[in-house]
Amino acid sequence: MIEHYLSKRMETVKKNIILIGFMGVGKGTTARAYAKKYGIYNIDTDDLIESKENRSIPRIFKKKGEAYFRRLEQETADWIECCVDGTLISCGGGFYQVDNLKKLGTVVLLDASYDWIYHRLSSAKNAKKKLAKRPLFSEPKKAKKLYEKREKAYRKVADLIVNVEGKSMDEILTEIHEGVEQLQKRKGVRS
Ligand SMILES: Nc1ncnc2c1ncn2[C@@H]1O[C@H](COP(=O)(O)OP(=O)(O)O)[C@@H](O)[C@H]1O
Ligand SMILES: O=C(O)C1=C[C@@H](OP(=O)(O)O)[C@@H](O)[C@H](O)C1
Repeated sequence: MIEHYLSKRMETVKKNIILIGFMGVGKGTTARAYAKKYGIYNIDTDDLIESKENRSIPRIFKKKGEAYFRRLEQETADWIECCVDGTLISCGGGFYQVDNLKKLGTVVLLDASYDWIYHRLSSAKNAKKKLAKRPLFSEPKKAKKLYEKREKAYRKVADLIVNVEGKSMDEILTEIHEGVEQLQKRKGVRS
């Protein structure tokens, strides 16, 4: 009986890595580098939503509103829960609010201060474009408020927290890889 329960439980633990964190902290960039280095597939929840809707994120916000976008995030989470495993998934900054996040895989928070994120984004060569594709970053003061509102919630849902400030991409990737491996062993995820 116990054995049966355990084996059922092990089957439902997913091998996905779910990268969460504030807008611009580097989730997409890190996911692509991780996938290349460790030879796995990666997908991005914003990309999935954009292709399903055949519209960019700013257009979705403008035409349909934020609440509609959040429903699309939940639909995406439901699809991941049903049908995706063994994948690195980078998420939009608000995706952590879906109601089944913890069922999707090991949740890794990329962490950095608001000022550091804002400074990197706004001093990039194509800063205007980078900020324009994030509707909730259009007003830095509001974005900072949003960061402060979410800061604790991100930490609460994370299985692993990786601070990215001042670290090389290689250091970040190693921290994620080693941390996730340890957690997955503990959770009984089969490799
Ligand atoms: N490790 C890194 N080193 C240098 N620049 C980075 C790194 N991670 C992200 N960036 C830069 O920061 C910007 C935002 O990163 P991105 O991956 O799009 O963030 P997110 O997916 O979290 O919104 C990118 O345009 C990229 O140029
Ligand atoms: O934080 C948020 O609520 C959002 C973050 C964005 O993704 P990135 O974190 O990739 O910028 C995107 O999903 C949308 O603009 C909303």
